[in-house]
This record gives sequence, structure tokens and C-alpha cells, in this order.
Amino acid sequence: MNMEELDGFSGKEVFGQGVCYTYDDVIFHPGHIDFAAHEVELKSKISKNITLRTPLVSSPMDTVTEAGMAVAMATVGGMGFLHYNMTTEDQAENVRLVKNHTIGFITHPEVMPPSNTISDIDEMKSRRGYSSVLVTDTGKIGGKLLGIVTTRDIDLVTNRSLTLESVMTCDLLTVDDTATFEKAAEMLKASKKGKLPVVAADGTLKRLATYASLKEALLLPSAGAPSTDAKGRLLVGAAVGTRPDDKVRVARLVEEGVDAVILDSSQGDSVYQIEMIKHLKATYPSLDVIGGNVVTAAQASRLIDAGADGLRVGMGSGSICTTQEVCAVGRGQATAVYKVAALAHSRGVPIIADGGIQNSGHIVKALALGASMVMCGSMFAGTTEAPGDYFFQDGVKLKRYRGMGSLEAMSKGSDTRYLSEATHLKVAQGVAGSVKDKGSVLKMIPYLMHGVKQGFQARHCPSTAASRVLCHRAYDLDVLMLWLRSVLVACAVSVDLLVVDSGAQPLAAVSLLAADLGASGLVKGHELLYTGGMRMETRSGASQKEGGVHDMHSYEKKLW
Ligand SMILES: NC(=O)C1=CN([C@@H]2O[C@H](COP(=O)(O)OP(=O)(O)OC[C@H]3O[C@@H](n4cnc5c(N)ncnc54)[C@H](O)[C@@H]3O)[C@@H](O)[C@H]2O)C=CC1
Ligand SMILES: O=c1[nH]c(=O)c2[nH+]cn([C@@H]3O[C@H](COP(=O)(O)O)[C@@H](O)[C@H]3O)c2[nH]1
Ligand SMILES: [K+]
Repeated sequence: MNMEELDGFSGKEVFGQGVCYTYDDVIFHPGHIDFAAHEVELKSKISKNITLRTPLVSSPMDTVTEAGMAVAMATVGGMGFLHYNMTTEDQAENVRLVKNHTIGFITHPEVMPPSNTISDIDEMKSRRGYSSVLVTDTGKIGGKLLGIVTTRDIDLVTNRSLTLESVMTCDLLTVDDTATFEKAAEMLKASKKGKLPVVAADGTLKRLATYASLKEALLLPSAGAPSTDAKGRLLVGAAVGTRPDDKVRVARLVEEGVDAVILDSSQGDSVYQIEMIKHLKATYPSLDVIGGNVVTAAQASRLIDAGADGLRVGMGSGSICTTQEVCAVGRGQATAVYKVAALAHSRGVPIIADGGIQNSGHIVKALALGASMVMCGSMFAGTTEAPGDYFFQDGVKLKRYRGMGSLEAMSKGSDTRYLSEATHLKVAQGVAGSVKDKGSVLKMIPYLMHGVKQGFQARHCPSTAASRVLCHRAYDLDVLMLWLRSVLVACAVSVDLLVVDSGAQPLAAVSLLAADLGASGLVKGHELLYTGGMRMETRSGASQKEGGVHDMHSYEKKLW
């Protein structure tokens, strides 16, 4: 029995044909299931020194990741990367907000000064959806707390030009800022109030606990532990550029405690980026620096040589990207991930598959093809946590989503990056548009991850298989040998017991070495990939069509 008798093809065969493929072009063969989906462990590295429980990160785009998204991503075990289409001080402030966040509290509630009017709240409600505000002397968080205005204070008031000072409730139940989440939850429950401002000893407003935020924290669908640093603060990353000013920017972000930076470029293999990586690694040895974007082994190799702790892979695959159309460079994303991962794996550097993710199947494919982490833009755009206000168009609730290389994003702040120094011409490499409201990422991600676990279960990438004996009974010896071969390929170096009974119903038992114990499903998946045990094929146009919904008069696609 040899490899040729296994059905399908290895990654090396599929991606070595002179054609580049994307996620929808490839499909994996299922394996044999002998463990439950929830046993699949997806913890994985984003860079050499940072491991996340959920292998998902949000893209540094100005319609995707600011502090609110970064907090939510870290809350569910992933991580957010703050965009840098804002001043250094604003970005540093965003890092600070994430680092100071306590799960279950709202770190930046809506606050107004007492001189504002009820109509200001009406305007905020139509824009942001919130209908209560806290009133402080400065109109900001950190000011002295004076009162609260909720719907009950203003619903029946016809004169909307009255000041908040004249309608606010001043007799407030508050909690001091040293209180734990549990204490705040107890107080809210006992008081039956909806809002509990957190104040310092000097009466200044620190944050807010609400019935809804506590309920969310308590009832999240098995979110598990958040991503935290050594001090227990949420992890946060940030994007920066490769201009001289960006060195000053990184210095400020490091001061605020940023955990990793991404050098944000469509073509990371440049002298500018190599110089920046060397500078950052020499100046901040404990800061993880992620280079990119790259799509070839040669590009990856140069950035790894310069000292990159991780790499971001993808060029033109993003939903809002027009780089392949405008510049004629890029690569099909499945091929890019496979090729860069194969090189980076051999050098011990994790890679992030960036862009083109439309569903949980694409996440499975990215991870199974060698990525350790997946970065999404459009998937998380339009969620509650994404920056920007909701608006209605043709009765549909939408939020803006745009490429960082779109004219709209460039004119917001990154002009200097795009103006060709000699000609001062702007050429867009992305589009601006909108996406539908998707609710909260706190709800979306647990479902997405369960889909991914089912994918790894079907593909047979157990995280705990190493701790058990695998048994298989087959109706003939040939089929049994095929099964055995696939197990041996998957676990090539860790078998310590092998029994084959070739009786009427042949049976094989394999006991795997405990040395592998604790290896995640992802590590197992990569082992399968590089030993040829991950079997796959490309899909014809017709088979892709068959793989989607077809021949229905009408249907509703609901994932959870
Ligand atoms: N992943 C993808 O497929 C793509 C992503 N994007 C996104 O758009 C944004 C901008 O990407 P880019 O235009 O590639 O940004 P970039 O900042 O890397 O490059 C802009 C221009 O500035 C030049 N440059 C950079 N550092 C320099 C230095 N120190 N001195 C002189 N010139 C320097 C670059 O060579 C390039 O011509 C990023 O957010 C990126 O993620 C844009 C296109 C494609
Ligand atoms: O060609 C491009 N022009 C742009 O303007 C642009 N903006 C972002 N990106 C990249 O797309 C990724 C997000 O892709 P998705 O929406 O498919 O998740 C992001 O993570 C980026 O890698 C761009 N690419
Ligand atoms: K594209």
C-alpha cells in the first residue's frame, strides 16, 4: 500500500500546476470521524510570541477596527488591529481604551454636557441607535458625573429644546471604580436598574455598566477566555506604515502597551519595510512585528530574513480590492496561502491569511492550507462593533465598508501615502460601498468557530487523538490498509502501538504517543498538509455550482 493508492491529491500536487487557485476552487476530502467537533482545539499563533484561542483577527481598516471592535475581538479570544487612517494621538488613545477595558462594562458610553438639549439626544438616537446619555460637567468621560437622561425622562416632553440639566435624573445609583464585574452585576440585579455608572472617589465618570452589557458578558455563547497580556489586559494590535513618521507613531503605541504591529502595505517586499522591521526589532525586541502583504515564497523569505515575527498574506483577494485589476499583480488566495505558508512553516514563522473570506468554509480552507490565523474585513464590517453609523437604503439597514486604497479612504487622511511624489496623481486600488447589518461579532464569532471545528472534525484533524487508541474495523483488508495508511501519514512520528488483525472483519488498532498530547487540531492539520495526508482536489465550474444551493424555487440562507 503506498501513497499513490490514496484518493485525491496532496497540496504540493494541487498547487504545483502553474494555475493559481482561490478558496472556492479547492475542496478537501473528508476523513474518518472518531471524536466530537467540540474536541477540536483551534488555538494558534498570530506571530512568533502571541498565541490566540480563536484564530481570527479583524483587519486594520477604518470601517472595521477601532477600539470597540478590538475589545470585542479580544473578548472572544481573537484580536483586533487598529487602522492608522487617524492621527498618532487618536490611535494611541484607541490602544489605551482597549488596554483599560474591563469585560462587561462599556468603556466609552455616550456622554453630553448639561447645556445640550433633548433634540441633541433625538439626533444621536437616529444616528447611533442609543437613547440614553450620561451628563458630565465636561460632556466627556473623565468629567464630574452630574446625572443621567433616559427615555423615561424625555419621552413625554414636547419641548425638545429644553436643556439636559432641566430634565436629567440626579439621584443616581453608582458603583466605585474598584468594583469587580461580579459586584456590579449583583448591584444591577438587586436594584433592577438598567444603568450603573462607575465613578472614581472624586466623582468623575470612569465607565458604565448596563443590564445589557452584563447580560451579554454572562450569556455569551461559550466565548471562553479572552485574549489577554501578562497583566490581564486585553490584547490589541495596530497597523502602521513604513514612512519615517511611523517610527514616532510606533513609539507612542508602545508607550500605551500595544502588543503587536502590522506593517500595512499591499506590497510588503520593499526596502522601506525591511528597514522598518530591522529598526523595530532592534528598538523594541519584545514587540511582535508582522510584515506584509506578500504572496510569494521569495517575498516572504526576505521579510523573515529582516526579522518579521509573522506575515500577512494576500494581494488583491479582498472583497473591496481592485489591485489585480489596476496593477496586474497579485495571486489567487488559496495558492498564495499554501505557497507562503510552506516557506514560512519551514522557518518557524506563522502566517495570517488576509482577505477573501466569505464564510466559515473559507476559514477552514485558509487554516488547512497552512495559515495559522485568518484576517477578515468584510466579514466583520456592518457589525455593531464596526466604526460608523447605520443608515437605511431601500429599507435595508447598512453600514459603510471601504478599501483603504479607495479614493474615499485616501482623501480622509492617507493622502501622503498615495500621492506619487513626482506626479501627485491618485490612483484608487479599492472601492467604497456598504454592507448589511450583521449584529454583534460577539454572537457571530462563536457560531463561525463552531462551523470551523466541524470542518476540522470532518477533515479528521483531532486535537486530542494523540491521547487515545484509534480503532478501525473494515469489511476487507484493502480498505483497512487504506485507513491505516492515512492515520500513519497523519501521525507519522508518534505511533507507539500498532495491531492488525486480518480475520473475517479485519481490525486495526493504533495507539498514539502521548508526546503529541495537547497539539491543537490546527497543528495536526498542518502536519497532515505537509506529509501529504491532507487530500484535496480542484473543483470544476459545474461542481462549484453543485456545491452551492441550486434548483430551489426560493430559499432563505440562515446560518445560525
Ligand atoms: N492586501 C491587498 O491586496 C491590498 C491592500 N491595500 C491596503 O491599502 C492600504 C495602502 O496600501 P499601499 O498603497 O500598499 O500602502 P504603502 O504605504 O505601503 O505604499 C504607498 C506608497 O508609498 C511608498 N512608500 C512606503 N514607504 C515609503 C518610504 N519610507 N519612503 C518612500 N516611499 C515609501 C510605497 O512604495 C508605495 O508606493 C493598506 O491599508 C493596505 O492594506 C491596498 C491594496 C491592496
Ligand atoms: O486592493 C485592495 N485595496 C484596498 O483599498 C484595500 N483595503 C484593504 N484591502 C485588503 O483587503 C483585506 C480585507 O478583505 P475582505 O474584505 O475580503 O476581508 C484587508 O485586510 C486588506 O488586506 C485592500 N485591498
Ligand atoms: K478583489
